[in-house]
Amino acid sequence: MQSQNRRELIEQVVVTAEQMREIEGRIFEAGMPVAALMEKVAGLITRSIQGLYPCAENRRVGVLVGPGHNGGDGLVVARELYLQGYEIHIYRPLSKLKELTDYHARYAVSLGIPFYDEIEALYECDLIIDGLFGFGLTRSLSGSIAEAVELLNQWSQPVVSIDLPSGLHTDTGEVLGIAVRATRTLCLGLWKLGFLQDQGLDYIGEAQLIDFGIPLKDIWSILGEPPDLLRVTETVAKQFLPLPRPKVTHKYQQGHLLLICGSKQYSGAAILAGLGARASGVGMLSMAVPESIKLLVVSHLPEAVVIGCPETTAGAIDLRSRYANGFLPELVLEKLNQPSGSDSGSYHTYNAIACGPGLTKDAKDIVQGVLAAQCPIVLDADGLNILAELITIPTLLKRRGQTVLTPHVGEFRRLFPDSAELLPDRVKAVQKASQLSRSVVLLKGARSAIANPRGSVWLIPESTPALARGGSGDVLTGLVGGLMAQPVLSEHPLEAIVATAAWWHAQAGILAAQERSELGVDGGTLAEFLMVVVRGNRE
Ligand SMILES: NC(=O)C1=CN([C@@H]2O[C@H](COP(=O)(O)OP(=O)(O)OC[C@H]3O[C@@H](n4cnc5c(N)ncnc54)[C@H](O)[C@@H]3O)[C@@H](O)[C@H]2O)[C@@H](O)CC1
Ligand SMILES: [K+]
Repeated sequence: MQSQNRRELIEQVVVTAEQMREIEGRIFEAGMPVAALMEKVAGLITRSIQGLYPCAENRRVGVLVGPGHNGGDGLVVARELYLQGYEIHIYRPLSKLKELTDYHARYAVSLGIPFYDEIEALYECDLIIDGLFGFGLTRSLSGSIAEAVELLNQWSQPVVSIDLPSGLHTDTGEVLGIAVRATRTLCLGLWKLGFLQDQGLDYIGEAQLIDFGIPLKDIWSILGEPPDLLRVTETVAKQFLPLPRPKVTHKYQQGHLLLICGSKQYSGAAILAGLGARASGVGMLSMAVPESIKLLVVSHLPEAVVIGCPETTAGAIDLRSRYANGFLPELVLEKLNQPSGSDSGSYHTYNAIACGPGLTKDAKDIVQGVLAAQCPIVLDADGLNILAELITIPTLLKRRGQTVLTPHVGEFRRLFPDSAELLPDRVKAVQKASQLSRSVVLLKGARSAIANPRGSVWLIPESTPALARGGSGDVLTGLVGGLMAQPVLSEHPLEAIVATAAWWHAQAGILAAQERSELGVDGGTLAEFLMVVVRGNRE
């Protein structure tokens, strides 16, 4: 961690409101005057706003001022913009202000800046700055303030929120009654957890961190080192990409993944999972699919060893048939029960198994076989649905190998009905599920969260709605499995590998959407863009 520069480190930190208050408390206790810090922070906000919204095109600016220090920030920004030539109008719904905020209000009045009790007075403004509430919001917006925010949300000018959109819960991103729908939010000092929760995203708009120089020692003393929450930036993810390869190596040293997937009904899922695994660079890919789709899969993935399995009449992998007894266990399951790495570098063992995409719920026996394996496994899609039927937690507690689950929220509810009660706080929910099941759980969403059983959560800060599409998850399963199988990564914690796959997948989606629009990111395209991300990241 120490070798990284400050900006990189700061971008990885995530805090709750309580932690932010404690960090702030240390700074003030050490002697930093509150007013000086507010002046410094608001100066940075002002500069950022001037760059984004120059006076020539945005002369008239409305500032919403609340009673606390978020309002104080708003007033300092208002004063500075006024002195730079902007025309300022202030909406101040509450007259009782914190002391420092009150000083700034009085000075603004003395400059001749107009104050209003009604937000309608700001209707003609070219830009609105929201300094109503920050991380001090403790209860829902109500009464005339809620009405004002409702009106504001119908207007069309850009809105910049200071620290958080007013009305959003700092930790969960929940809308407390109503919240300002910001075009852009300037998050102050450290990323608040609410920025990494799905439910607040529509209100945050474009998010930017304003680093105002919180000393690292104050951060680590409150959060611990390493902290429980980690924002997965490019710098973090790049540490775990299996690049560069050693000059002398052979395919089994680059890992052997067994991917169990597909059915006659969902043959495409098998292909997409295979393409995700291919992109991971795994040395050997074996795929177990129903016999009837074997040739189709081979035609898309000629490098894979494709094992055609006996199947039900509906075309799901079936280990109960007479044909299966001699054939499949020998080819597939026998290898599963050897400890991973027991015969390192040989073709006898799989380093990891990925299981689930397109299986249908009929493929119960093979999922049970996978659960009995000793090597690390990742379960997705029907693998998860079958696991839920087997009763998730007791089933997983019996496992000897490491387990990764990659549910979306619907699958999560089926797998972990108790933890799901914590939703929509996705971070708390995934933390609990991981601890109870002693598995790494990747809860997919607009901001995917990856938890390990010790309580750490890795958060993917950027993604794209282009990935909300059938097939993206299959690509991710293959990618996760392909990375897990690579021995070079085995010294890293499993959650780091899973988070790297999730980051890589999201970045590929972002790049693909930039090039092809949000409508153009089908699973095959996504798999191709995985390579573009890595190519871009090579030194
Ligand atoms: N943490 C830091 O280091 C810094 C924080 N600063 C600013 O300070 C803010 C936090 O300031 P505060 O702790 O004063 O909190 P806020 O300004 O977020 O608001 C708290 C005030 O609002 C009232 N309040 C809470 N919920 C309400 C509701 N629903 N309806 C009406 N009133 C309500 C509270 O009674 C309190 O007076 C940050 O968001 C940031 O903008 C910056 O000034 C400087 C640096
Ligand atoms: K705000």
